[in-house]
Amino acid sequence: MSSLNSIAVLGGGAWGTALAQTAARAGRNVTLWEHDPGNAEHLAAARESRFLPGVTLEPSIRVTRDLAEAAHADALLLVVPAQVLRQVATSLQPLIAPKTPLVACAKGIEHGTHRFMTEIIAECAPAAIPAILSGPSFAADVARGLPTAVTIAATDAACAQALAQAMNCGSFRPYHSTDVRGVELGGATKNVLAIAAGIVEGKKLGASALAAMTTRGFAELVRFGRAYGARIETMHGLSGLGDLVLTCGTSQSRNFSFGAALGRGESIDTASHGKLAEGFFTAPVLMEMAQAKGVEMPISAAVAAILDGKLGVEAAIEGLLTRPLKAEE
Ligand SMILES: NC(=O)C1=CN([C@@H]2O[C@H](COP(=O)(O)OP(=O)(O)OC[C@H]3O[C@@H](n4cnc5c(N)ncnc54)[C@H](OP(=O)(O)O)[C@@H]3O)[C@@H](O)[C@H]2O)C=CC1
Ligand SMILES: O=C(CO)COP(=O)(O)O
Repeated sequence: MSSLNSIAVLGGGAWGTALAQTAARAGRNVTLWEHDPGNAEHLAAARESRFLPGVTLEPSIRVTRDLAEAAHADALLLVVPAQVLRQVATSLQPLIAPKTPLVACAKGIEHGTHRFMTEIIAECAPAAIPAILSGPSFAADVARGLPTAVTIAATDAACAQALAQAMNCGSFRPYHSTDVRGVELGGATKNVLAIAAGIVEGKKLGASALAAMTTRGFAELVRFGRAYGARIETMHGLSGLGDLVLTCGTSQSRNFSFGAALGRGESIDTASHGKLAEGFFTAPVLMEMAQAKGVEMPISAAVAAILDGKLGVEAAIEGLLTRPLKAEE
């Protein structure tokens, strides 16, 4: 694949803004598309996203509300919440040139359809090349140019390499992969486990409990990944273990802080504090998919049951601790 000189980022939220900064620093010609008129105006005038206060947009980034303008780029990053990715991919379909890489940057699985992010792209924009970018990367860190490594996967190895090259700036190091399923599945699953880790923190269960939860959570991620075709090395990599360790260890993660608020006794309705916690949306669909293939995921199941209002936090903890003893695997 020839070099990708221009990049369009669709979504002016925290992650979209950080990735636009990265692409601009990598020397790409960057367009940042934001759908909301007020937010787009603010981005263009103040050169700052309301989702990432204090970060000034690189001067070369062009802000637009015109999807057709953004669609001319050599590659497009879709940086909107997982449950609206279909809507954006569908709108793009008539506007892009054939074989344009469309890179999903959301971490989730679609409700109702059980579709992973690149499956949605393949369905809505069949002429595009679907790809996924995921890994341990807080938008605030990336936007400030702190060192970060992620994985970019596409079935076409040359495309994954070209995307990694295009997004590589001094501080942002993308690895490339052809294990699309492994990369997208790791990012989606770890958000549910980060909520569990947050609950452990909020309930003040201690550092030992947090380590046990993270490790047994990883065992669930691997079991789920095996059932859905992920490669083991991918699950041990940045988008699996790497992102799990990051988001299970700090309240900088919105999923973790959502869980911590639940652990402190806040209600499900207020615990996110208005921020996007993708694990909330992924938990029920993850459980449906685990059940469909007979995958045992007790921690994820407990999170899903808490979020569904079927189980209290104390009862969930009690349930996990009193499960029959078993061999470690
Ligand atoms: N923040 C982070 O550190 C990271 C986030 N991610 C993932 O990136 C994805 C986006 O997260 P993030 O940017 O943080 O979320 P934010 O809440 O910061 O931003 C979401 C963006 O999507 C826009 N949006 C919402 N609905 C639509 C729609 N229907 N059409 C078009 N745009 C829409 C929002 O606009 P508006 O509010 O105006 O509607 C906003 O610009 C998530 O899946 C997340 O898991 C991945 C890695 C790191
Ligand atoms: O995915 C992320 C970092 O890799 C961001 O995590 P949160 O969405 O939990 O903030």
